[in-house]
Amino acid sequence: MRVAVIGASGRMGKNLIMAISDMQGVSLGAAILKPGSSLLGADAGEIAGIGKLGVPAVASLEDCIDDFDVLIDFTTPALTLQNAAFCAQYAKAIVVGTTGLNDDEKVQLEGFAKQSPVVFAPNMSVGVNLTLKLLATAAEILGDDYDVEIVEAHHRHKVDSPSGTALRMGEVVADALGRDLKECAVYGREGQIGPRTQKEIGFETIRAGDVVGEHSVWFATEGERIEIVHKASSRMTFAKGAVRAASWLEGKQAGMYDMQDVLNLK
Ligand SMILES: NC(=O)C1=CN([C@@H]2O[C@H](COP(=O)(O)OP(=O)(O)OC[C@H]3O[C@@H](n4cnc5c(N)ncnc54)[C@H](OP(=O)(O)O)[C@@H]3O)[C@@H](O)[C@H]2O)C=CC1
Ligand SMILES: O=C(O)C1=N[C@H](C(=O)O)C[C@H](O)C1
Repeated sequence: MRVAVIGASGRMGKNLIMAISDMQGVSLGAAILKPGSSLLGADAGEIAGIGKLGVPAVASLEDCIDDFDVLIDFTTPALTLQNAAFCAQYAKAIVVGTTGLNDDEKVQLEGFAKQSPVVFAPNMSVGVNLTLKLLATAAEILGDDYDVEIVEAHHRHKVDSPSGTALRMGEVVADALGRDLKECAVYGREGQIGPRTQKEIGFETIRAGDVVGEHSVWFATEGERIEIVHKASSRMTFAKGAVRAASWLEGKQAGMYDMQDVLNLK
């Protein structure tokens, strides 16, 4: 399976190149950078700091259309949609890790998935996808007597909030409790807010330093609190999951998939 990485010089892009070079059954077919990047033409392996791989970085998907079977995209919502459109048009699979897509952008992505296979997940780590299962079970057992709060922390460079992982965690808990997250979510609190309502799900965001990605879900009631916590210590955990998803897509029919499909957790 030949894999292309777009945003190849990014925090995730470099880890993806490393993960591809470490994994059996996949090879780096192409590395794509922003047009005008000073790194255009540089060897992708050297961009990632792992030595030459013989894959020069190019400025567009068109420049490498015959060099890959699946694209891995950890970039921005607008670019991701352009890339998904390209993959739909040219029968390429795509793994989307990008977060911060709004509802309309997610609908557009689902439209492209009608033409080519897409894995879309806000967190590609095995640990978070296991945590999602734990959260559903905890919510089903604990029910409405436990107040739910979700705290997430990331590095100072992250541009979207709350994290896609936190939102997914909120969706899983809300679904398990028979709630609509759009109705019960509370994003940040300040001023004379009054007592919390029983069914609200609160989100708190921390942006500081070099935190890779930490999520804590509180289930709190009179007398006790259960916290389910996931802490990532390296972006390699996300990269390995993404490359596993890329390999999993080989031979798949068009459609929208997530990491629960890739990890057989459904
Ligand atoms: N699903 C998951 O498991 C994870 C998801 N993410 C998500 O992935 C996304 C990226 O995160 P991160 O890697 O930290 O961000 P970075 O900003 O480090 O990487 C994004 C990359 O995209 C590049 N880029 C932007 N525009 C273009 C373009 N037009 N053509 C080619 N490349 C372009 C940027 O280039 P330049 O630097 O030149 O601007 C940059 O290298 C975020 O949405 C984040 O939330 C992150 C980790 C895990
Ligand atoms: O931006 C990041 O770094 C991360 N973003 C993802 C998210 O928004 O959930 C996944 C991970 O937590 C790292």
